[in-house]
Amino acid sequence: MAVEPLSQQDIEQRLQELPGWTTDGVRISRTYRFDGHFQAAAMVIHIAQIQEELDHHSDVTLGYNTVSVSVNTHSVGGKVTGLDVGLARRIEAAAAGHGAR
Ligand SMILES: C[C@H](O)[C@H](O)[C@H]1CNC2=NC(N)=NC(=O)C2=N1
Repeated sequence: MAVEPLSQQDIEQRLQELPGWTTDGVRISRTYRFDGHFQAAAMVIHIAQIQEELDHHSDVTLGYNTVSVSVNTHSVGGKVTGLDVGLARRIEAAAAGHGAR
């Protein structure tokens, strides 16, 4: 089935189940905070592993004790699709195990 952009209403509805994730209408984003730099870096590696598995890739920024994730779907011209929400769900599930807050 073709990947279709989600409406703003659809995005907001799906983000209700992803606390901390926000949208500007063309991407979904979240910043996680960790106990230190190494914990944050380990999370980046875990995100990379998930992204390769899903073949869907976010922009990830590593700070001192933060990891910021932002994603949309390039193949539909940079809009939010179910692929982005699916990736966010997987990242959320992984983040808990890294002590993210
Ligand atoms: C060929 C490969 O499947 C595509 O380039 C994938 C890779 N990762 C991707 N990631 C994102 N965010 N959007 C895409 O459209 C996309 N396409």
